[in-house]
Amino acid sequence: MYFTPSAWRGRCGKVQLLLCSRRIEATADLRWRRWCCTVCYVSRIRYLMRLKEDDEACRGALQSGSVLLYHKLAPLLRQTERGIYQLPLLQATDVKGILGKLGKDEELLNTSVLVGCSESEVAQFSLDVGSLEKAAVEEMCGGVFIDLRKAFFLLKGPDAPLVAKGQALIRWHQTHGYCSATGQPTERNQAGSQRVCLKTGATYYPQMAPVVIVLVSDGRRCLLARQSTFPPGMYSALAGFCDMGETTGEALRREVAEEVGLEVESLQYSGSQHWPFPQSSFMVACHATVSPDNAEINLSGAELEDARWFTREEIEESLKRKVPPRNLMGEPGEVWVPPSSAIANKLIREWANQQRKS
Ligand SMILES: NC(=O)c1ccc[n+]([C@@H]2O[C@H](COP(=O)([O-])OP(=O)(O)OC[C@H]3O[C@@H](n4cnc5c(N)ncnc54)[C@H](O)[C@@H]3O)[C@@H](O)[C@H]2O)c1
Ligand SMILES: [Mg+2]
Repeated sequence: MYFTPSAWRGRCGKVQLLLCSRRIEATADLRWRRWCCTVCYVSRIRYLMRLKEDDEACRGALQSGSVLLYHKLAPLLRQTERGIYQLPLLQATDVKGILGKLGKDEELLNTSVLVGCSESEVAQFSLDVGSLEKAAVEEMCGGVFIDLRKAFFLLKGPDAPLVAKGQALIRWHQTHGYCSATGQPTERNQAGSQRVCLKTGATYYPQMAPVVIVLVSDGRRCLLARQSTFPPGMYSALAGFCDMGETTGEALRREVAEEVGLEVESLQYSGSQHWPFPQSSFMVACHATVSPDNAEINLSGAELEDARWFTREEIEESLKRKVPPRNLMGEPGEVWVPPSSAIANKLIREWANQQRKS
């Protein structure tokens, strides 16, 4: 969307005034609209950059910003009358009110971390209120704190990555209070985008582990596998953590060889995703092909419980199954694949679409 009312209340100053005056006549002009969108995007990014660099500006932004709440890393969700889960963005003043009512110091608000900003450049923060009584906060906010493993899949659209990012940043701060070289305390900046060792000045940044995820095809079928820890019946694309010094292609070739004993011939990049489980990973997703003449699966034994080739028809059936199916005895039922918020789902859909076309 290019011209939401909120976008015109932003901080683009003169540029936005100019855009505003030409808004109506420009609506038919796609190139103009694209340009406007780019200007607003750049303005938002520059604003966020400033908040990361300038503690004073960030503290100011927090006072008029919106806040996502977590309780011991579980995000607060609210359910609409139609049963849809949403992420309530509270105003900083609301959070201060809650802290006041529960007899807590407003200073807790300053432990929020910056996670983004709205189209109208209202800064968005995440705050863990794990020191407050959970039920009391839930009642005051009209929501429920739900474990991220569940919440992530209940949320739709940009809410899911936003809630994952907020949790990942909070978790990183909770576990990086000390310098790993000196053992001395580290101090965060106001945005929460870095921590500095108080003894040496060494700077630490939030970390993610790079992971490759790959959908292997032999041209006619695709390969899905499952670990014993997956829910019954769920199969996914092969995935693995990158080793130090590896390229994406090298990591992907190694993982496929390690896990199913196949040699990848070609690969194609598909997309990427931040994945919060079990901790922050940066997933790089690719399609890969193996020769149909060398497609015999040889499991390494340690990690995977099963790996199988699936036809397009089987994949399309599995994509239709929304809920993990079980038979009457409660045993694992038919095969199903990860939901749309997982990049594995995108890979599988892309493959099925490609097969349908060819
Ligand atoms: N988003 C998706 O669609 C999707 C789908 C499948 C898997 N995943 C994620 O991919 C990740 C990697 O998959 P995997 O478990 O098959 O990896 P893997 O095949 O590399 O095996 C995991 C093992 O790798 C080792 N390891 C090496 N570096 C590690 C690190 N930085 N953190 C943790 N363990 C490390 C550990 O011994 C661990 O037991 C998992 O976190 C999983 O949640 C995401
Ligand atoms: Mg693996």
